[in-house]
Amino acid sequence: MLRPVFTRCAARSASAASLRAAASRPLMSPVSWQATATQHTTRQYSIKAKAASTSSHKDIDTAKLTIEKNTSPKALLKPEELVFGHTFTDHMLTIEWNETSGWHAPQIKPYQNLSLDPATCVFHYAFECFEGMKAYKDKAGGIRLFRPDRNMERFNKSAARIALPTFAPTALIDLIATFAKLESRFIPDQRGYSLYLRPTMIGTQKTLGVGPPGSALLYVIASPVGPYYPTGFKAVSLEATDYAVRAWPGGVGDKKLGANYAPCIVPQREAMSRGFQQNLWLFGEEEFVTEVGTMNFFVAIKNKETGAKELITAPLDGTILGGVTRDSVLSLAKEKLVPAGWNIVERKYTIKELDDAANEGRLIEAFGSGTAAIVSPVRTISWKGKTIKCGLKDHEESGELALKMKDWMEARMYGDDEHEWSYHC
Ligand SMILES: Cc1ncc(COP(=O)(O)O)c(C=O)c1O
Repeated sequence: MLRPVFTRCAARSASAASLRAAASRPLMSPVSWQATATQHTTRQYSIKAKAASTSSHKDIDTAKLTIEKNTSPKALLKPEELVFGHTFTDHMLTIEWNETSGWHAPQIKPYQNLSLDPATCVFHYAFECFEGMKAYKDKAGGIRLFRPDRNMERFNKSAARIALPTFAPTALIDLIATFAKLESRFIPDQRGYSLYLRPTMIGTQKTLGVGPPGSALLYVIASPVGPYYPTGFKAVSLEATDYAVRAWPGGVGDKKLGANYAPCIVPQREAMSRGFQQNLWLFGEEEFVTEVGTMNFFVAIKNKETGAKELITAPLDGTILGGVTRDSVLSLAKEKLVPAGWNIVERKYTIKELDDAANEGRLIEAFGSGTAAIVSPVRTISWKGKTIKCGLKDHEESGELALKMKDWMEARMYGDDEHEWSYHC
């Protein structure tokens, strides 16, 4: 019993030591980011590899799950009263971890407050990462998760990057499936409704020294949600943000860390104050298009030289979050659009290219992709005082592609199109 624990601790402290060494290196100069980007990418990979090599010794043991039922179940809201992330189910899943004994027995217990010492490291140094995923009810009343393996993979990468423990993905998927099934009464039967699941991990060490947390808490809460667009798509207008960046090469923009989100609120609020629903993040002097608010971004254009239709999205170069929906859009596009003559392209592209395409009548449509909305059609992008029209006629709320993507995706989420992406709970 003890041996794996010692092995794990040794490997963990190696990883912690390399993080401490990295932290004491001088900051790179702002003008040299291109030259140093590769080094940073390499360093991220080595952090990942070390974290993964420790995970087999501290797996979560699903057989040790205990369930304490809530004796005061909540009254259900009417489906139309559900507001994203405002109400929660009866229970939560929690799993504690510490560096001497690894992952403790998982517990499902009544939804409740956490009690944490004010010195707890999550409050001071942002040791927090999370996931966003959904459980769907199929026609037979069965509960399904959508591509949970992808969320677990991303969760582990986020955790490893901030020196939090990793875990066996299949174990957490099993536990989340049990939890989602227990809460199934909260999911209305109608299409468009689902249970939003929020796996979260925080460092819980109660000391102010900056270092790898010796203890952590993984918990999962759930919020029933309705369709993002209850009365059908509503195309959004974006403002391109050119005075702030969300992420940079060698940074952590590709990890789902809470610390990535708070700094995005002011530019988001600025865009809203000028009448735009979301902001579009640009990067660098070239003004590469990266992502939208909390969604990845796709554009469909006609190639200037060949006239071929292309669905384009920014590549996973470390500066954007690798969305599960983004990956699903790309897979579906390869499966269903390539045979119809489309090219599917992951490449860097600039906002100027979009402006040119719009001016030349080549911009077909644009949409964001993410777990909350699945796809979100875009009407216009405001950039340097210009308005880039994204292919919709005034009376249209969505392009053809966004509509098709939503249908294809939902068919797999709700199990009408039985597919390996759908995980039966
Ligand atoms: C910054 C950011 N980009 C993209 C996405 C879309 O990711 P996913 O499709 O996994 O929901 C999200 C949503 O979580 C996000 O927060």
